[in-house]
Amino acid sequence: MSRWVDPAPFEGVRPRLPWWMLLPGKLKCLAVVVALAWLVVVALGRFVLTAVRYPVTFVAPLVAAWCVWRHGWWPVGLTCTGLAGVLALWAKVAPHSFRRLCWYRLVTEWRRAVVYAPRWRTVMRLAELTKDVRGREYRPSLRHVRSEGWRDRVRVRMIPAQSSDAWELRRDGLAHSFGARSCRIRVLRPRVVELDFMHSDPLSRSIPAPALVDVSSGVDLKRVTVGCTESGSSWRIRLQGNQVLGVGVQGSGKASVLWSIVWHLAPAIRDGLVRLVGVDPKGGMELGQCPEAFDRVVYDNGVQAVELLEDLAVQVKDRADRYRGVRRLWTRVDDEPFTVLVVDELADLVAYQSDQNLRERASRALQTIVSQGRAPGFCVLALVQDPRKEVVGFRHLFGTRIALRLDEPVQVDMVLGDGVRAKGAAAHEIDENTPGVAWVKTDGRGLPERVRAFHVTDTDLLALAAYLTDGEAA
Ligand SMILES: Nc1ncnc2c1ncn2[C@@H]1O[C@H](COP(=O)(O)OP(=O)(O)OP(=O)(O)O)[C@@H](O)[C@H]1O
Repeated sequence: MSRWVDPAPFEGVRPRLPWWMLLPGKLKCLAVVVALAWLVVVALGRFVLTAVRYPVTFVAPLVAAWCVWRHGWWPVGLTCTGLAGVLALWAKVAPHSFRRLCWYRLVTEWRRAVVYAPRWRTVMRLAELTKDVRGREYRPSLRHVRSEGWRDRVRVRMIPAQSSDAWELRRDGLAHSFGARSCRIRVLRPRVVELDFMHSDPLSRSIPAPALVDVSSGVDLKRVTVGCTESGSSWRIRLQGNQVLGVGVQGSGKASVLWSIVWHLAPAIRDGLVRLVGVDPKGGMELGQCPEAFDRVVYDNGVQAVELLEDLAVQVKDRADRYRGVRRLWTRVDDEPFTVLVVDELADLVAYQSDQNLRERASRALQTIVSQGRAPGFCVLALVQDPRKEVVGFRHLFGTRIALRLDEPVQVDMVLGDGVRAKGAAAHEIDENTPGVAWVKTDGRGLPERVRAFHVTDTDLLALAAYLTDGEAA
């Protein structure tokens, strides 16, 4: 039996209707209503978001337009003029609070609207911080922006499976893209990072030493003020229960860190509560500028210096023996002074010393003081130019490490810890014209801080010497 064959089969493409065309009419009407309601909700959400992000530049014109519509031009014009007068007066009388509460708010809105929002998508794509998966683009979202004049803090929500390393690798590119001098990355919480875009350096001007405190009760050994931080607050170092290492090339301002500490301690030194002991292997070029501050000081790296260190190491052990079972930490009520050992060029003692025997003795004594001196009230303030392990093998024993201007990028991680350079702590990029500027890392605290020590001039040192001998602040 022969089968029937279609003589002219249909070869056209069957029209394919979208699925919703097949829905019943009532359901389509309902869908239109729901879609319209959704659009209204989205538009309202956008409106509220814009009002929150741009409270001044978005809400103020709206209110002004409404007032003009209701009451005419005159009242609005008068109110605006009055407001401008009040703001001008505020700026004159209290410029600091005006900048913080009013001006920076305007700058924030301006920079968000003009710099970050319009360029965000393009920069994210070109920097390869977005991901396309099955036709959908995942893009980091721009969150809170806050301008502080010298820097903009931009909060970002990363896309899933992204880490802060991806952002650290693109720091330079991001800075150039948003017209900033540099960029630093900070992880705030899971999936949220903050980018600091720096526009100027608030530490570019030197900071004069403050007036000498005249009472030793004003000296807190846990909070010794050494200078200012980038954000304008005081830079404080803990001396009690801590050891401090300062590293920087020649002329980076190591001496200013040293003298700023001595400056703050002056009343306590005068009253015998703090005792300074110094070793200056450079022949007294540095510590010899104010020998009045020191109880004992040696100006070379020979036998005398080593014996001084060994003597202190013995004192550390002796005090520790006496404190055992009595107290855990040195306190101010003890009749023994808190001792600060200042070593101006550590490498000359423990690395460049030609006599091997002296070198080993110095190294052993110093390590004893650094590792055991915290509880019995001994603090070492060591300054060095070269932070390599061969030079300072025990740098990890210092709780506070200060990186002044350094020569090479690898030295930054040596001083401050692995990975901090990638986050923006660029001590090797500190300007030659800003001695005293440094990055500081204290154990147990988060990221390093950028700071500048006070500029203690030769005249200040003369005043300091007079104060320590005569007992009166000039
Ligand atoms: N905090 C500071 N603010 C402004 N100028 C400073 C500051 N610290 C140092 N200077 C200036 O920088 C120059 C070098 O400073 P300093 O002698 O402290 O450097 P250093 O690192 O101790 O150098 P070296 O290793 O040769 O002893 C000096 O002329 C000093 O006046």
